Amino acid sequence: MAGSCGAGQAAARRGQAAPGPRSARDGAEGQESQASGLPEYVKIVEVGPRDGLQNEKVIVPTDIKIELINRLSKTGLPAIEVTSFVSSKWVPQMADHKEVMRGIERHPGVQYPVLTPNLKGFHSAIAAGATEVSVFGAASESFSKMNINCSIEESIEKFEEVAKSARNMNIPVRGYVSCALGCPYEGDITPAKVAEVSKRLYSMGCYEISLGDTIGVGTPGSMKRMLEAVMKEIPLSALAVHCHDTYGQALANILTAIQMGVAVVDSSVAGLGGCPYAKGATGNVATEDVIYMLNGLGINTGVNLYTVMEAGNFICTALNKKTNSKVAQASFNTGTIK
Ligand SMILES: CC(C)(COP(=O)([O-])OP(=O)([O-])OC[C@H]1O[C@@H](n2cnc3c(N)ncnc32)[C@H](O)[C@@H]1OP(=O)([O-])[O-])[C@@H](O)C(=O)NCCC(=O)NCCSC(=O)C[C@@](C)(O)CC(=O)[O-]
Repeated sequence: MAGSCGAGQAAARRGQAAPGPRSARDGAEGQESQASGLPEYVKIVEVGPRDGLQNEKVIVPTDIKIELINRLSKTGLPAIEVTSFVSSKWVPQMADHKEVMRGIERHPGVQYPVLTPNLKGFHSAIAAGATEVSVFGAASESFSKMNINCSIEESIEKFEEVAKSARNMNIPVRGYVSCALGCPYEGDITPAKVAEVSKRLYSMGCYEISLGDTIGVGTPGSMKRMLEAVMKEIPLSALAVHCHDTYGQALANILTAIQMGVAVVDSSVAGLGGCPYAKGATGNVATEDVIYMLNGLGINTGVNLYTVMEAGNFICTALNKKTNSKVAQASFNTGTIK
């Protein structure tokens, strides 16, 4: 198994500031988390503006997307995935990527990654001002073909081109592996296949591998088996989990990953989202629910839960839909979180 590294070291590797000061309440819980072997700090990567809004039936107006990202930037979130530079014929919801990139206010210390499947997307993203990109592969051949119209092997070639150009420009690249716990077309995916694709992305220079339970079918058991296989190939400090909540297992799966030492979690404000090429998949785990759980474990995220709930309320009002966050539903009903 690859050696683990503490959250502080992981944060330093990613060029972030050390986790900030805590309130008295957080401090006491922090001691508890240290004692229990959990990470002291978990980095939350907010994917709502991309993974969330790409799956909305209506095209969300650009100014609403920009306002959502600007609100999220003020919450303490360290990374917000903003948009994707993919074909507007394939994903029309992300066609305004350039306008979104140009319209947002960037806060110091916040990363604003964007998805780029190939060199064309990479060059467009850089021209629009992107300073970090993500390539997105899959551990399933069928999903790869449906999602990005090429085999896993062909996708790796395209990602290598992106990684090479990015390296020359000093642009960090994150790598996704979709279908890490199951595929909408092939069913079960072996942990060995997930480990193999993850290793190839890591070897080409991706600084972090986000393991996606694209259709939310995983359980703590399958998460553990998959992570055990991937951790043999990749340092724990370079792993993230990306859980959809279709079967209501996302928080349990994330807790399992954190207990195994993973210290980066992707989530989506108000639990927005899904994947256009994974029919029936619901949104990502809600950012609000992840923060609430981590706060309860005494794990620092540096994120203000209430302001994330306000951002969630903003986008749900704009979309005229109910939040998927259980925490937001409960606290707005009872007024418990301020
Ligand atoms: C990957 C492509 C672009 C290949 O698309 P393709 O059709 O195979 O590409 P092509 O090279 O044959 O080109 C066809 C056309 O697309 C254009 N094209 C080519 N590349 C680009 C680009 N980058 N941006 C804009 N346009 C592009 C290209 O210029 C050409 O335009 P035309 O001559 O027909 O007018 C296409 O399949 C695509 O856009 N797929 C959508 C992928 C996507 O966004 N999926 C959802 C995100 S993944 C996800 O949600 C999972 C994740 C990450 O969240 C993790 C998880 O939950 O598991």
